[in-house]
Amino acid sequence: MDNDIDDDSVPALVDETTTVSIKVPVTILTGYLGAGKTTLLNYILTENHQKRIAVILNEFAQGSAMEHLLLTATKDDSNGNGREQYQDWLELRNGCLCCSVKDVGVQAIEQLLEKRRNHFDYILLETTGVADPLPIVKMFWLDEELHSDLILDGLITVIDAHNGLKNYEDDRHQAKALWLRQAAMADVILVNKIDLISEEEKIKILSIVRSINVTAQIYETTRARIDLNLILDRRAYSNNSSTDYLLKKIDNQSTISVPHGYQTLNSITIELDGEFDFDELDQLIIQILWNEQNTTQEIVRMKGVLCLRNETTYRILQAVGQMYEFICTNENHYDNLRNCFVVIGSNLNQDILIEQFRKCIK
Ligand SMILES: Nc1nc2c(ncn2[C@@H]2O[C@H](COP(=O)(O)OP(=O)(O)OP(=O)(O)O)[C@@H](O)[C@H]2O)c(=O)[nH]1
Ligand SMILES: [Zn+2]
Repeated sequence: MDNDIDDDSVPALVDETTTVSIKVPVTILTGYLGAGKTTLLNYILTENHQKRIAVILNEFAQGSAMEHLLLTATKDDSNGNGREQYQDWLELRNGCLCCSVKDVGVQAIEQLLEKRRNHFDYILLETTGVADPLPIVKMFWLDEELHSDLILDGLITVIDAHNGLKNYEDDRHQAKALWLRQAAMADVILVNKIDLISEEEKIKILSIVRSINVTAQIYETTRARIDLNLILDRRAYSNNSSTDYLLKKIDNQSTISVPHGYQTLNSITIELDGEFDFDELDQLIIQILWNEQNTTQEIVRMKGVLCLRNETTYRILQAVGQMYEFICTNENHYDNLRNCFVVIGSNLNQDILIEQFRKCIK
């Protein structure tokens, strides 16, 4: 449904001058109970797509308090035909991935990478249906300095169009708040099970999803069948995400009116001309992400393309929860000093945010 983003070729992660440190992109897969995550994973593990993908399931082992990360990866056997699956258990101390000790999931996967070096090119990590994606995204959105072999590539959310619409009307339902949050954080959204809904319901669920997340790519699916090139290699959190992709996405999304009856979680777009003073903007970002003024506003995701005083190239702002970074790009703005931000969260006050950003423009 959504216009494909003609991603210009994203620069290779490693060019010939740097030492070999090919990072393995990690794609996090989330979605409420029954949305179709496992269906997608089975499709990935059976479809002959020539990609070597390690699928990691956040499964509770039978009966034991321990939660394991089950690695099921497909690899071609020695003579390259057929597909053999192997499973590898990763011991995780008790507690589920999103609630466990900070970044133990990352270390566990890095150890696995060591053992299984060069067996796969992608890692797909499925979260449980009741996981809040925020802590997991933060865990994998590692600072470059950590020299991790992993790089967070994107968050894919599967939505059950049939049940999602049903529980959307039911404010008491815990599912609603969760699937909306999982949608708000997503870089790609699969609106799945469209075979179970009418044309009218499809239009409704798509507008709800678009109102919550103005930049995600949205695809309608049945049985979660999707061209894997649309969910892998998103580079949604790195400085390779091209600014014009963000500008284009932000540009063609007027500020979406929040659907009636759901006044909290939504996304707004802020466009301002001028150049920011870096220190003042940095202070403001901390202030609003950490909610230092104790408003009811909660920001879960922010992306931006901005111009800084004394710089000729765009900066990208990426924020997830309270973590953020300003990423340099090599894209010259040629004095077209247009800044665009997309802010996703609950109880957002667009006028106040615009005012606060405007004060940092010099
Ligand atoms: N009609 C229809 N059924 C679907 C579709 N996608 C998945 N299902 C069914 O929905 C049920 C749940 O799908 P799963 O893939 O197990 O969902 P899940 O997100 O992994 O669920 P949890 O493991 O509980 O989080 C299964 O019976 C699937 O066969 C679809 O597009 N259309
Ligand atoms: Zn958890």
